[in-house]
Amino acid sequence: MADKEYTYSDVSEHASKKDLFLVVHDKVYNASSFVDEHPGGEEVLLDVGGQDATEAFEDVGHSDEAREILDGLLVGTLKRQEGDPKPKSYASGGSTATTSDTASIGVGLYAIILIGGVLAFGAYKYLAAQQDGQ
Ligand code: HEM
Repeated sequence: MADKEYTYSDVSEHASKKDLFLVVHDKVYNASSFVDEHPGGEEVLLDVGGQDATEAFEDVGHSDEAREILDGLLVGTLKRQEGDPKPKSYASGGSTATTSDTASIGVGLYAIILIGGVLAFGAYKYLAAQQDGQ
């Protein structure tokens, strides 16, 4: 039934190929029948089986057709409980995109700059030491 409520732990019990639930925007979908037909491959669906796939699904930028297929797989809604993993990549209740994607790119960028800086400093020290030795 499409109006059944599942807790996160209910959903996490359906994580095999033949019995594959996933959560997108707090709705619970049974993707078992679709795994073999997914144009993006079965691997990615199995990866998010029994979990919140919102981020993975939205990151790909699925078409309206994909969303219609998703609608057809609906089995219920997610009943959130305290201690559940937070929904990913969208503001709860909000419709606009969050900045979390840009934020994570920013953090990655800082890490690269930092590592680059450390390497450059190391190289500089090394060269300076070599010059001293001559
Ligand atoms: C039950 C949920 C899902 C449905 C119904 C679905 C449906 C589809 C459909 C119909 C397409 C064809 C392109 C389009 O119409 O947008 C597609 C492509 C794709 N999907 Fe999904 N998808 C689901 C979940 C996911 C998840 C969780 C991922 C994880 C990363 C994913 C990754 C992809 C990728 C990478 C493609 C592009 C394949 C290509 O262009 O070669 N999908 N999906």
